[in-house]
Amino acid sequence: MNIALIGYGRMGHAIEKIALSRGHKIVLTIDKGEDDKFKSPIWKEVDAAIEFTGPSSAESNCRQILNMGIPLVCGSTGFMTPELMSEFMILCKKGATFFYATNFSVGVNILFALNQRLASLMTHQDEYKAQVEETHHIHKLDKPSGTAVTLLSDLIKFNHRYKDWSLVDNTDNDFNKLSIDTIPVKAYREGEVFGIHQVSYTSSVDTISIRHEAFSRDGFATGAVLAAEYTKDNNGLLTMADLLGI
Ligand SMILES: NC(=O)C1=CN([C@@H]2O[C@H](COP(=O)(O)OP(=O)(O)OC[C@H]3O[C@@H](n4cnc5c(N)ncnc54)[C@H](OP(=O)(O)O)[C@@H]3O)[C@@H](O)[C@H]2O)C=CC1
Ligand SMILES: O=C(O)C1=N[C@H](C(=O)O)C[C@H](O)C1
Repeated sequence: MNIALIGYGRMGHAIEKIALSRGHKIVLTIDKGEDDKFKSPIWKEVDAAIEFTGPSSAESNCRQILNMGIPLVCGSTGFMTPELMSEFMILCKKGATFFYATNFSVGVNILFALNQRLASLMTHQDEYKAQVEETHHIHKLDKPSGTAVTLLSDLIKFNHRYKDWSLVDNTDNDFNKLSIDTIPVKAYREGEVFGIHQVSYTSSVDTISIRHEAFSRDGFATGAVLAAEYTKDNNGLLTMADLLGI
């Protein structure tokens, strides 16, 4: 496939490495300040665009690419809202292809499935209090991570005791000031950590946790390239659950 990379930072470079190793061509890269490249004639040859820029640039990049009719894989976090997703869904109903995931790694998508099941099992176990924690590198702009937001949203969807979440101080362990229906979430920023996510339920007698730790960016990058390949035969609004069949 001929792939355009929007955002040529840590993830852009990791995706380039995996895409080349799978026989694809990177025919265009657009980084900050290179908006003129959106007018390049090379777009006629692009099979899919992969967008990993960040919270302040993703919305306009996505809108621009979707309106160009190019299948789009987007992994940027910290910008998606229900209203924007509805807008992109309408574009998809008119023929656009938008593959979005807050985390493209297979492991985290298995964690998402486990989180949904655990949340549902915990609905009637009032003695267990939920907590979400994530750790990332110090360069990360959004807090909590997109993956943590997905874990929290799913937890609220599948566990009827919770209605909201709140970012708390990392040193704070007294959650009594939070409303009983609010999940505390802690976001740690340390060194060059690729990404650790944990959901825990704690009672006075024990703790149950599910946890994922990325050892590199290769898992995210491989998932993004698999997603681009998936857009060859699949259209509309797509997710990793579609690709993995889970
Ligand atoms: N869904 C997933 O699986 C994953 C998602 N992510 C998300 O991907 C995003 C990028 O992460 P990461 O690669 O680490 O970040 P980086 O900062 O390393 O890379 C982002 C790149 O995009 C560039 N950029 C900024 N604004 C624009 C713009 N308007 N148009 C084009 N390029 C632009 C940046 O340039 P400059 O540096 O000059 O600002 C930088 O080169 C984040 O939102 C992150 O949370 C990350 C990993 C996995
Ligand atoms: O910024 C990152 O690095 C990551 N961002 C994503 C997120 O916000 O969840 C995915 C992964 O954890 C790495």
